Amino acid sequence: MNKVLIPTKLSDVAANTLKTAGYEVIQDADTPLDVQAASHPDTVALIVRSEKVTPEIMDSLPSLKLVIRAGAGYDNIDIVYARKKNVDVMNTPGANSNAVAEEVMAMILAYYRHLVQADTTTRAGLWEKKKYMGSELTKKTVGIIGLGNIGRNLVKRLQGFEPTLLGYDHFLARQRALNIGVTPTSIEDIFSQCDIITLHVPGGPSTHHMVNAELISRMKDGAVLINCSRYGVVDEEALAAAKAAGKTIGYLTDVHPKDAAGEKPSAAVADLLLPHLGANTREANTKAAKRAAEQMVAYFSDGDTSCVVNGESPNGLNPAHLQLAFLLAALARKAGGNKPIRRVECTFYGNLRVFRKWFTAPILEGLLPHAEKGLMPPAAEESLREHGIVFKAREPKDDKPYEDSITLDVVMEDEGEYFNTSVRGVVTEGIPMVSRLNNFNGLYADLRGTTIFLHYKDRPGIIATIGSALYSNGINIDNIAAPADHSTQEALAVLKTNKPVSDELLNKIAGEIDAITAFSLDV
Ligand SMILES: NC(=O)c1ccc[n+]([C@@H]2O[C@H](COP(=O)([O-])OP(=O)(O)OC[C@H]3O[C@@H](n4cnc5c(N)ncnc54)[C@H](O)[C@@H]3O)[C@@H](O)[C@H]2O)c1
Ligand SMILES: O=C(O)[C@H](O)COP(=O)(O)O
Repeated sequence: MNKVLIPTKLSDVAANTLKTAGYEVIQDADTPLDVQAASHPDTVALIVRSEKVTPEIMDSLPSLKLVIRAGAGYDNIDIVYARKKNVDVMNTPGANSNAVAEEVMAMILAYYRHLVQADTTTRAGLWEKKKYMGSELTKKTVGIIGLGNIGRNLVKRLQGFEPTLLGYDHFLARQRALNIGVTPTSIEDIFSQCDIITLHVPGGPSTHHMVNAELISRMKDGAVLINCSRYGVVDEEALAAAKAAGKTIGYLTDVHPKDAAGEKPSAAVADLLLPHLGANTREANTKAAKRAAEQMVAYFSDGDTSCVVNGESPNGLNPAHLQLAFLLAALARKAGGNKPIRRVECTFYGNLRVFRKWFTAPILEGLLPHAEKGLMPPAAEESLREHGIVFKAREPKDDKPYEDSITLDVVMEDEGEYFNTSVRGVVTEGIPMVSRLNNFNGLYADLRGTTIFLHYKDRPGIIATIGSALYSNGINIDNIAAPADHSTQEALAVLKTNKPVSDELLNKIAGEIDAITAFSLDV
């Protein structure tokens, strides 16, 4: 029988669901996880909240297959080590987003109306009505950093207060943000313009001190910063220095280096300090518990890995094909002129067909260089959707018996007009090769490194002109292909160079040969 440890305070619904499904469950929120792990080395799965799941814990559980974080942020789990040990890690996306959104509302209103202090002084017999003159949330400008499950939930909760909503999220398409009533804005402008700024990004190295001295210096006097994301996202020393220098800004925080009793580093700088209460509602706890148990059953009974956050590609899929998908997408983006992408259709031929969902992440990364890296297939699909891109994997046609290869058609929009860029590629001798760009067949170009593309009216002497311009600038040509399209009398020169070619030089060459288009790709 599969043994599951739940070393945390979590609704009974998780244990009950799992027991009904035939699992042995040990739930103990009082004994430290390492002690429980030592007593139950045959554990196959863990459900945790903020408890740290370290390499040592994983090493002490040789049968461990799955760790589920009943919640959103999984920075308490060493996901890289878990992958090395072949342990899958999941979270329960969105299960506690309403709880956190409501907590933010409570924090804003409590701070604006001095509720915490007023309760204390009124109980003490004081009457400090004049002192507790408040502010109204209605019609304020609110900036939301991170428009994921919590950020978007918060948008809905705030809307009754008729706010101006500004948002910043690396991975959310402009139109999607506008559709939910948020104006996409740079993080700098959010800090300069907002009355309230609230953080809803994950913790970890990519967001460490994301709110730094420069951003803090932009805040208006009287503005308030809310941190319900993770300790470390705000440079609290910089915040303390700004406050000490006379800046009147509020700081409300729910997050700490450790979820434990004791002194809190934020105490001196925070105007409201909570003990990580964001997800602490009965409703969120029940929802996260139920999701965790259901995800676990689906994982062990049906192999459902859709919520895995540390996955890697399956056996039998050559990583060079993943790299090919990335390169084709990057090429299509550059060849199409970097315009807003509306639709992507791909065909995966030969044996690649069965692995088609694994290509979504490298295609996303090639199309959108700022997109989150290494996403699992469902998250990559969601990210494409969020960027307003329709993504479709077509069935290969029987009359095209290609070997393992990929075709990508990317539709971009420019001032209401739509343009298609079509690319195809294969892996030859382990190297990803682009075989076609639009009508130009037979390229077989290795695009790793720097490659320049010049499309021109075909006539003698062009390659010599390009070669001589590169030579004059000390650039060597490592490889060259120049297929012609006889139907249009046009040709495409594709030159791999030993170093990057500046835009200035490329434009000069394009001018000399009267090119139709010219671009470079550095990957
Ligand atoms: N205080 C609490 O009790 C509590 C509860 C739940 C979650 N959290 C924290 O909140 C975080 C967000 O939760 P969620 O459910 O909304 O997660 P989510 O994954 O749905 O959303 C996170 C969003 O942040 C964006 N993002 C990531 N890095 C970014 C960056 N560098 N710049 C701009 N945007 C970036 C992502 O694109 C995504 O839209 C969690 O990771 C967790 O750390 C805290
Ligand atoms: O990331 C999360 O889900 C929150 O930080 C909640 O943490 P908790 O489950 O320990 O309350």
